[in-house]
Amino acid sequence: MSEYDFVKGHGTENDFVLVPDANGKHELTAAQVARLCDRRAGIGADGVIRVVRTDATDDPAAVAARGEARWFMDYRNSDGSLSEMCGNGIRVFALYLATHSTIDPREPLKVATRAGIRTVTFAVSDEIEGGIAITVDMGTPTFGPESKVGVGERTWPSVNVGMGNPHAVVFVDELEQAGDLLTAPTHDEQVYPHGVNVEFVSRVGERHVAMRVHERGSGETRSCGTGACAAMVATALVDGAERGTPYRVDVPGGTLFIEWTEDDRILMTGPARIVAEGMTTL
Ligand SMILES: N[C@@H](CCC[C@H](N)C(=O)O)C(=O)O
Repeated sequence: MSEYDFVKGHGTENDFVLVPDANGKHELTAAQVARLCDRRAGIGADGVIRVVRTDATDDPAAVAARGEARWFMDYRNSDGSLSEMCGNGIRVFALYLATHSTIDPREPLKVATRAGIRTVTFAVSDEIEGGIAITVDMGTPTFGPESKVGVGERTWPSVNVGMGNPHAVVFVDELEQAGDLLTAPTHDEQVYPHGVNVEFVSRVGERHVAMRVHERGSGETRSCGTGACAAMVATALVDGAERGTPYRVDVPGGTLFIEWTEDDRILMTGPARIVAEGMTTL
């Protein structure tokens, strides 16, 4: 296999291998993604993101976005499966472009994803680890039927929130109640025919929750951006919060700040870091 470049980064410790592929020369197989994500035999990551121009790939989401978005986030979970969207990954993707391409970080960046186009903005901030606040317009949440998820003998009712990808949000008194999350929580296949990301959410204070997540295709991770947005939406509904009320979501890998706007959009703000760059033949 020939050598190609990679970049390693994370957003609140949800970590990714980025494969820069502006010209669409590196279509990745599921097996190759799994090798890259392997934490012992590979580079190690929760997912792989191919950074490709929308006019250099025939993925239907990229094709549909041509003319509006120059770049496509081709996201794969660590088991090689595709996902529509990745909230932490898109911040790392945007940081990579801001530091390695000619995009102007003073301008909003439109990124094509399988969930549609998402807009990313950058700001200097003391409140965000690393000093750069990256805000993503995550679009409008969608809702589905409530159902149960289970871990071992326990089951809980869950709130069904779509953030471009599927989420089941469970409220618990203590995050430990979710157990070791070594295997995927059970879910209703009728409600989530393509699998689901499961968030366990507990209250920390007013407009402040903590969350653990089991990600579809990746297992328990230290953060999930779309999951934090789903958790915020479910909590804001329970609270009867007014639109525009800012929430803080703590995850094992850091903190995300999330707001549900008057015009029904979710804005997520958090950090991104690039930690390594190199070549691989994996
Ligand atoms: N970690 C991501 C979500 C990645 C995709 C997810 N596992 C799925 O299959 O939908 C995030 O930060 O949103």
